[in-house]
Amino acid sequence: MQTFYLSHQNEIPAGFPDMVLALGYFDGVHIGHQEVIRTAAAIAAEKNCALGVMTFHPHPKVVLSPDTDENNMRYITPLPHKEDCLEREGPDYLFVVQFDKQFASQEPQEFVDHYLLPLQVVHVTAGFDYSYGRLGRGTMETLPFHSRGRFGQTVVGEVTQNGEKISSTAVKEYIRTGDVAKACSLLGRPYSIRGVVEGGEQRGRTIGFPTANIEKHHTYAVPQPGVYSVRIYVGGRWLDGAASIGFKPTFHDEAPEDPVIEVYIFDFNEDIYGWNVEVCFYTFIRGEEAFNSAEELIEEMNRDVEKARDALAAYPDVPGSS
Ligand SMILES: Cc1cc2nc3c(=O)[nH]c(=O)nc-3n(C[C@H](O)[C@H](O)[C@H](O)COP(=O)(O)O)c2cc1C
Ligand SMILES: Nc1ncnc2c1ncn2[C@@H]1O[C@H](COP(=O)(O)OP(=O)(O)O)[C@@H](O)[C@H]1O
Repeated sequence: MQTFYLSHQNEIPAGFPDMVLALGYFDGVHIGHQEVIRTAAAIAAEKNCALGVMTFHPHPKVVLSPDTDENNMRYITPLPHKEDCLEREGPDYLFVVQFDKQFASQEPQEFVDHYLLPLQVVHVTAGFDYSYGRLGRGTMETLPFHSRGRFGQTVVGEVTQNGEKISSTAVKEYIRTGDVAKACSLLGRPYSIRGVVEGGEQRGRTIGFPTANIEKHHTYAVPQPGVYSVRIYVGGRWLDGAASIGFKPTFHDEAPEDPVIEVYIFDFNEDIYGWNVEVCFYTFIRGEEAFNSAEELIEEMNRDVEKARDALAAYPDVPGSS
């Protein structure tokens, strides 16, 4: 896959082969997004064309909503993670379009003329609710008008699971409420957070549960405080563990601004400070509690580990490599 970062300031590259293009924001690259890309892939194979995916960054909210900026925006897949998930769908080309004020204010016709036609697009696929151009005025209904017969289109209808619409909003809501198992079924893979292991309060080792703390500077949506069964990708392998997300009320009276994400890795004893890891969340085990003593916490942690081991046994497949 070749990736191109496009913006209004830069000339759109030329010289592409005929291309079928899947269009969308694709936060999470969930099952519905996968359907949009797979539909494009099938058409590309039929027409013997290249397969492209076009996505946008940052999220329009960052540009259009006064209360949101890139620091407090939360993604299911921040851009580098989204790029990797999209790559797994096997496109030849990925176009990441800079979503800024200028991009947001262009007329729908300009988007088609400036971003789609120069890329040799012969067909596009998008979800039924995809919109483009100023105030989202361009829709899949208006696209045939703006494309003026220069390319065809396939609209992918609502993808549902047990009657429920699969959407990035739904996935985010499941993450927010800690229902990571449900998020997993809509994503088609476990929800995961990547980051660097950083130092914590160095208490873990003293209570028999060292925990790898994931750096806090990220834009991932964080599951609600509690204990989760997880797999963590460390140094080329996936290892089972139990994660705690929260403020450690057993040891702190005041909650800091951001919760800590930490993972106790089973049957493991290595120094991994500074390592890049990915944590996949499988099931919610319990909410975070303030215990009366470290001993009570330790007893509960032992039960958590048993529960996490049992829960992970139901997921024998390790995730695709990080
Ligand atoms: C499986 C697990 C469950 C935990 N549950 C709680 C909890 O309910 N309440 C709490 O205050 N801390 C909880 N913690 C966090 C511990 O307090 C924390 O790991 C310990 O204080 C070590 O922190 P450190 O890594 O910063 O040294 C949990 C940690 C793990 C690994
Ligand atoms: N089983 C394990 N699970 C997680 N981290 C471990 C484990 N064994 C050793 N470590 C190492 O110990 C560190 C955590 O120890 P801990 O006492 O909790 O310190 P800190 O508070 O700095 O995280 C991890 O970052 C990792 O480098």
